[in-house]
Amino acid sequence: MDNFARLLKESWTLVEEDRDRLIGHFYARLFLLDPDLRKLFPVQMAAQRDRLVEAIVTATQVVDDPESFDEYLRSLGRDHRKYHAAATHYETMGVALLDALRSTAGDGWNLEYDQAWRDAYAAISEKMQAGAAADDDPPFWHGEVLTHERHGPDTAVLTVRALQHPLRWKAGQYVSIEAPRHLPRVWRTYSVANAPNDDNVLEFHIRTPAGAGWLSGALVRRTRPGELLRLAAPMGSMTLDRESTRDILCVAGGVGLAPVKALVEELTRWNRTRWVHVFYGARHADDLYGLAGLEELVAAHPWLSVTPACSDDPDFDGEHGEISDVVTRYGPWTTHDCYVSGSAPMVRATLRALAEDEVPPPNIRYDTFGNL
Ligand SMILES: NC(=O)C1=CN([C@@H]2O[C@H](COP(=O)(O)OP(=O)(O)OC[C@H]3O[C@@H](n4cnc5c(N)ncnc54)[C@H](O)[C@@H]3O)[C@@H](O)[C@H]2O)C=CC1
Repeated sequence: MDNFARLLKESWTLVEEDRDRLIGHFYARLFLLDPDLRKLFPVQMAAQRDRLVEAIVTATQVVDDPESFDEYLRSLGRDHRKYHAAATHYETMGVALLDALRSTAGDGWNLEYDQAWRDAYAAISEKMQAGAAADDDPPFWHGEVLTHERHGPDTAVLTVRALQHPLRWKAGQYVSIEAPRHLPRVWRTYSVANAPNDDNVLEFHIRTPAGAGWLSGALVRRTRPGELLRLAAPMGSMTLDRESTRDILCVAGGVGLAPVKALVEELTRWNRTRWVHVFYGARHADDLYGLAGLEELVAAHPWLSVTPACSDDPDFDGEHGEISDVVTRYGPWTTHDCYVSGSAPMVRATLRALAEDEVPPPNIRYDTFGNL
């Protein structure tokens, strides 16, 4: 690790345990420096607070990897056009961030750390602004909900038509969504569950246990066909490598099926030679809402196979156990391109299993929206 990355990671440990104070200080300073910025954030700041910390943790994690850092930040800049973020906003945020870091870290902070964060922030905001400036798309799309299907109390599958302008995404990517009618200015990321198409129609799989996830709750329980949502620029690197000739392993936990379904749909358009195996895990058989759709694809494509598994359902007629353990039982996966999608603990466990199989890291793709 070079010195710059070391300084960022080392200094982050001084504030990591004190995130609430860091975030509180950041927003207090930000709105004092520019009271107009308050209008860009949701009325209920509780829904917003940890977004900043997630973004910072992600940026410090990828700083060692210039290529993904670059693309991640450019797409984040495109995505931030939905907030109408201007150059002066980036500057003000930088001042507030440095101030919050200094005061939260206290005596452990030093000039070297200060300079490393200034440089990192300058690089981050320059790349984000370059990404935004190079984007010809609208800052966000209005999208009309076409269909809304409930699967049990906590899960919904929605289709949304992006209006006014083509929305180009790659299979495996995600977009952020706002439901202005229910929660203005609260945006959350969701993977697109279908392959790109000329109809501008995007499918989303959303799950929220009762009481959790404000926007997901509104999208599952209150959204109806005909309602207007907003969608922002596609992001994410969990996309297919068309040059590769390796067979493909996909591991999906719960609604983590969404990007995997998009990847498989995309493969149906051109794949003839690569074997594709999907492991699809849920807690109970009733939660396997996407299994029937996958089985239809299996029937039509000889290169595709699917193994469903349940972790908490002794009566399930199939594989039992955490999906990462099931994947291990069928391995090794050393020569495959691997795609992993699900909750952060599920992704972590699956990455460990693949590391034990000595799958080369460049052959593994996953997006956890900064939550690993
Ligand atoms: N691109 C992505 O990575 C996407 C991720 N997601 C995330 O996927 C998650 C899905 O949640 P739910 O539908 O509630 O599914 P869930 O959390 O009920 O997942 C059940 C499946 O995950 C596995 N799992 C859970 N914890 C595990 C652990 N510690 N180790 C190994 N396996 C584990 C179980 O074995 C089971 O197969 C959400 O957190 C959502 O944010 C959703 C869409 C896309």
